[in-house]
Amino acid sequence: MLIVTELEKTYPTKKGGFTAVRDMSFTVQEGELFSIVGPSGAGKTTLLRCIAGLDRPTSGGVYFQGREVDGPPEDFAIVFQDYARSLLPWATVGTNVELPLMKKGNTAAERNRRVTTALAEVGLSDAVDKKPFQLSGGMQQRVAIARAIAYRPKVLIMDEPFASVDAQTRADLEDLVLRVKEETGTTILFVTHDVDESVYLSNRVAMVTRSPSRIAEVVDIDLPFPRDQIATKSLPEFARLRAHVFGGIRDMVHDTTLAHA
Ligand SMILES: Nc1ncnc2c1ncn2[C@@H]1O[C@H](COP(=O)(O)OP(=O)(O)OP(=O)(O)O)[C@@H](O)[C@H]1O
Repeated sequence: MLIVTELEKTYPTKKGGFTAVRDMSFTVQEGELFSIVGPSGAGKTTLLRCIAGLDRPTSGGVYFQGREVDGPPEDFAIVFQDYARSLLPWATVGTNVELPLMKKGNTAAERNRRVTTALAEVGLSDAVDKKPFQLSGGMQQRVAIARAIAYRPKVLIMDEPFASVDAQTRADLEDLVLRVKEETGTTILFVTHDVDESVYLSNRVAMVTRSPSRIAEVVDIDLPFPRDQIATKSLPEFARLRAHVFGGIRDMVHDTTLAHA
């Protein structure tokens, strides 16, 4: 579905360039939730921007359904961590969710139905006529998530999407992501700092090293579906996987040879 091959991204700097991502290769299967976890500044956002066609890799490539990604594909939707910049400030919540659907050629009735359903899914039915500035940060992020869900992309890319919401909302939104994946077969690429979240949501978790980042290990998460916030997290296998991923990240943070290898 999505293939990343030997991707490298070097930003130009006065000192001759800074390599944020080096030799990154992995494949995301159709319908899976693939997480990327790694230390802060590891280059995860850089990687996602290249995958989403928002930035060009310095070398290597990204292929979606066999074609090289050289601009933002119509079948992708992205939820960034930075919700403040992702919504149109002059448009109502309803219009923010509806606008991408217009480009897809959906009828007004279909658009209306999708907007209503998506806002209900994120618990924001009452906010449809509000402007983003009238909402809290967490609520704005839920609007961005509703917009992505309503669009029904083939690939949903999420960069730390729940960093700014409270714990209960976060758990509810994690379960919403799992439900969307289950019901629509959407392929999801998910970046997070949160090890528990990555294990709870994923089919596979990729651990990335510090910049210049590369994949240290990809872990299969063979926990049964449907997942449940309490039952799944009580399983001994959950604890084992969590400890394994957590240990891997901790070692990377403390291993300076890895960071500069
Ligand atoms: N435009 C740029 N020019 C130069 N360096 C950059 C640029 N963008 C990012 N970097 C550097 O690349 C590295 C990776 O940044 P990136 O934002 O991709 O990391 P990240 O893993 O997403 O971080 P975090 O988890 O803290 O959000 C950082 O050291 C950052 O300073």
